[in-house]
Amino acid sequence: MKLFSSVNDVKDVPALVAEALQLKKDPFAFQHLGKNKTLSLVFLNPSLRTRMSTQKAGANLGMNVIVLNIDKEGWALELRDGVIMNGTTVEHIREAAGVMGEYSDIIGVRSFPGLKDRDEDYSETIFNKFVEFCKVPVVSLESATRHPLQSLADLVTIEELKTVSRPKVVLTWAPHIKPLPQAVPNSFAEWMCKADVDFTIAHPAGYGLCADFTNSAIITHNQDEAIKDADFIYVKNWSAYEPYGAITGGNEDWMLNNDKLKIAPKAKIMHCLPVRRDLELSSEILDGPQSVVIHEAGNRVWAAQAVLKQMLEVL
Ligand SMILES: NCCC[C@H](NC(=O)CCC(=O)O)C(=O)O
Ligand SMILES: NC(=O)OP(=O)(O)O
Repeated sequence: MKLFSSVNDVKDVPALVAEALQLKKDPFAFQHLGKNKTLSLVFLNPSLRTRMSTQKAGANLGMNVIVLNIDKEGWALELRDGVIMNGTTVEHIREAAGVMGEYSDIIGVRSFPGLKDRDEDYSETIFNKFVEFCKVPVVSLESATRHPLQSLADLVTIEELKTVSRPKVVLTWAPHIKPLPQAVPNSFAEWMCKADVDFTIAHPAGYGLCADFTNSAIITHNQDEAIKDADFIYVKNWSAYEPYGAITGGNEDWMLNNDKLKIAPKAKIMHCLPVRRDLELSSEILDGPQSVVIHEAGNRVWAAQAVLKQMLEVL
């Protein structure tokens, strides 16, 4: 694999999931692959899980890992072409990414959307510029429209914890106080549409995701109907796709609690984290027996390691 930006970059999804689960059993079996190879993780936005799990995945494969929080520690980056740089930006992405490529065998990039200009976000301008200018294999650490390492870890978690061969998986919108990206739900939907699951998305009116990511999903505005007898419930807030980045109040009753879960007694509750307690998801669920959010975050290591291994194999 030379690029990991979406599920479409994966030749064989079940094989990648199986590889992640195998690495979980034997984490250090491929240390020779990463010997004398450098992984650079570049963050334009905050991170806990992606940073630590991908760093650990690289180390498990014997790689040297460099982390650069470029938003805080780097020179202010210019992303636009054709501008005279007489303002606050100091270094153009063309030089910055090109230089990082000189120091790295694989680069990971995190770049959130601005949530102002939909065309710009959905054309993945920043992520694609890194890919173009660094000239080495690139892994998305969450871009404007997708979070594929998260979705792979989610699929690994479902595969590991399912008790029926084709589980019912529900993505449900949750309340929040500020506009959040669509990257996590887009990506989760895109991966679930390719998996052997029965997949439903529930959200209030006005929060429909871009249809490119949700093609075979059942979509409803009725949360109760959606979660009934679910095997997995994936909780996530996102802002509107149309009008882009908008949020509307009045949907606070979409937060799951134990009372709502009475109709889904077997459901395992997932969330990519970070989660705002008692705003997006109730503490009683997070602290209760149905939550698998910590286990899910643990699987981020094996997802990242499976992807890095496939990249190292073709370096
Ligand atoms: N990487 C996981 C999710 C990142 C981001 N969440 C956030 O920005 C949460 C911010 C807050 O709760 O203030 C998102 O939803 O895409
Ligand atoms: N889920 C996730 O990507 O977490 P971080 O933003 O902390 O990396």
